[in-house]
This record gives sequence, C-alpha cells and structure tokens, in this order.
Amino acid sequence: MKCTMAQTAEDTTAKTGAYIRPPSAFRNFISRDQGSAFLPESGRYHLYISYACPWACRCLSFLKLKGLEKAISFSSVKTKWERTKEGDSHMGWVFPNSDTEEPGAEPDPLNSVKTIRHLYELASANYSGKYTVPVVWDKKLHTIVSNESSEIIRMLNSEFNDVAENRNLDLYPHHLRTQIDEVNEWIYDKINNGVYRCGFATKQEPYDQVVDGLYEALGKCEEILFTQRYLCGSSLTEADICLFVTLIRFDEVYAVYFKCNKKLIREYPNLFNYTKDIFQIPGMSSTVKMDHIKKHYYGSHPSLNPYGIIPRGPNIDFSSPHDRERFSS
Ligand SMILES: N[C@@H](CCC(=O)N[C@@H](CS)C(=O)NCC(=O)O)C(=O)O
Repeated sequence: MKCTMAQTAEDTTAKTGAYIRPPSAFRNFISRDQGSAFLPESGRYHLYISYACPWACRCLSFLKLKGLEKAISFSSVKTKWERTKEGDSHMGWVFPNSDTEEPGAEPDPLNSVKTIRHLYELASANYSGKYTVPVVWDKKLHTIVSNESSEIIRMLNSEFNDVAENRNLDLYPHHLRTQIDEVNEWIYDKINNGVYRCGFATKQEPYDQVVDGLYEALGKCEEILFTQRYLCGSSLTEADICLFVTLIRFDEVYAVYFKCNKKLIREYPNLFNYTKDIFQIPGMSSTVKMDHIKKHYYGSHPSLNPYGIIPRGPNIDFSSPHDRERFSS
C-alpha cells in the first residue's frame, strides 16, 4: 500500500503491480428479527450512491426493482472526485452545492456535509479506510449501517417486504441460492472486479493474467446465455443485476479506460442482447446515467487519464430491440 490514511482506488495497488480491493468496514444488517438494532422501517434509511459506481448502482437497482422508492430515500454525489479536505491530498466523492450544479447530483439532504468522507467521519471518529459509495445511512441512529453492496442488496431484497411495492419479487430465492452464490463468486472475481484489476494494474504481468481470466469468464457467460435467458435459468436473479452493472459500463468505459479491449460486449450476441434486456426492465434504465459514468471514470484518476479527455463514442442505444424474448414460453 502506498499510504495508510485517506486511500483512493489508485492507492490500493500492491508492489507486484496488482490491484487489491480492500474489504468494506461497516457491515451491519437491517433485519426484521426482533431485537435487531436496525429494523426495516419506512423512511428511516438513506442510500448514498454515485450513478457512476457499479457497486452503488447494484443497490439502486434493487431499490427500484423492489419498489422501495417511497420507503428508502437516495441521492447521488457529483461525478468527479475532488479534494475532500484542505491540507490533505485525498480525492473523493463530493456533494454539489445546489440541485442545479450537476444534473442528477444533489447536496447532502441529511447532514449537510460536503463529502462522503465527512459521513464516514460522523459515523466513526477514527475511521481510516476508504470513503466509498454505496453507503446506507440510518437517520435514526445517525450512523452508517453498511457500505458493502453485496450485503445491502440482500437487505433490500428480503427485509423490506412489508413496505416494498414489489414484495413478491425475490432476486435471491431459496432454491437458487447455491447456484447464485457460485455464479456470483467467479463473476465478481473475474468480471466485476476483474475490469478494475486490469485498469489499475501497474505492471504487465498482473494485467495479462487478469485480462485472460476476464475474457474466459465473459466467454462462459456468453455460452450460458445462449441456452437460457438469465444466468441462473429462466428468472432474473441477483447474479444478473451484479453482472449487468459491469456490462453496461464495458464498451463505453472499461474497453478504453481499463484496457479491456480484446473483445467488446457488442461483439458477443448473447451478452449484448442480455444487457439490453435487463436495461429494458421497468426501473432499470433510470439507474444508468452514462454521462455520470463517463465523466467519473475519465475524469477522476489523473494517473490513468492525465488530461481528463472523455472519448466521444460509442453511445450505444440499450433501448433498441433485443432477441431475448426467444426464451419466453
Ligand atoms: N466493496 C464495496 C466497493 C465499493 C467501491 O469500491 N466503490 C468505489 C466507487 S466505484 C468508491 O467509492 N471508491 C472511492 C475510493 O476509492 O476512494 C461495495 O461493493 O460496496
């Protein structure tokens, strides 16, 4: 590690040149169980996201698909990382000063702080990890409940059913759990995190290793999606949302920015049509703000893109027709 305090993504590259993602620190679970410190009450929680961030957009997707917009508020930070404290070189997520400064981003509605870092400092005075989104904030106890997307999506899926408009939608159903866990594991390692490990590698060898694994895994997905509509069969599950957030960013950003250009998603017929299929599920397109995605990645890591130029293309139309209905009975 290059530094121990106020880390950003670029700081988490080991001496070997391989990018290592540190674990999340706030791991409480909102639960319906009696005696839980965090009960799933309507109006109690706020989800802080960045529309650019795939991990945060997993959570936003669950919030939308489950119909939790009235029960859980959410807001997005600005696209580009900025200085989070005077006299400190840390760069991170910041809130705009007004609703009009950057469309889609809002000033902090709860604590009137200027940065996500501030929220972490409010929640824990001696916090020394990364200041990441997503963050689930508890308005009642004035603290962070969780900053781990894989756990936040489980809470949104199962614990808020009393207040969810789509309470019958179960994206992690019992009979598919083993299969979803198994798929998630290699997709996370080789694809979701794989693109970052390609992009943030600082030596050729770790890049070569990861990029090969990434394309093996994409090939495997392409094969699975040749015979079935979704990763775990005929119904949408958590595994699909987790893959989607990476696929939707792939050709627009990762192919160029993270050097994942061996093959584009639009060159895989099944993966490309599948991405459009999920994008077109009601609620999902509102989780994709491509201007936020492009401005963030191309503008927030000066060591990867010193001039911050945003490539013009390819501007894919994910709302165009797809062929996935061929699997409907
Ligand atoms: N394990 C976390 C990872 C979240 C994460 O890495 N978020 C990135 C944005 S895509 C972030 O906020 N990075 C801030 C930084 O690196 O300082 C999760 O899945 O929730």
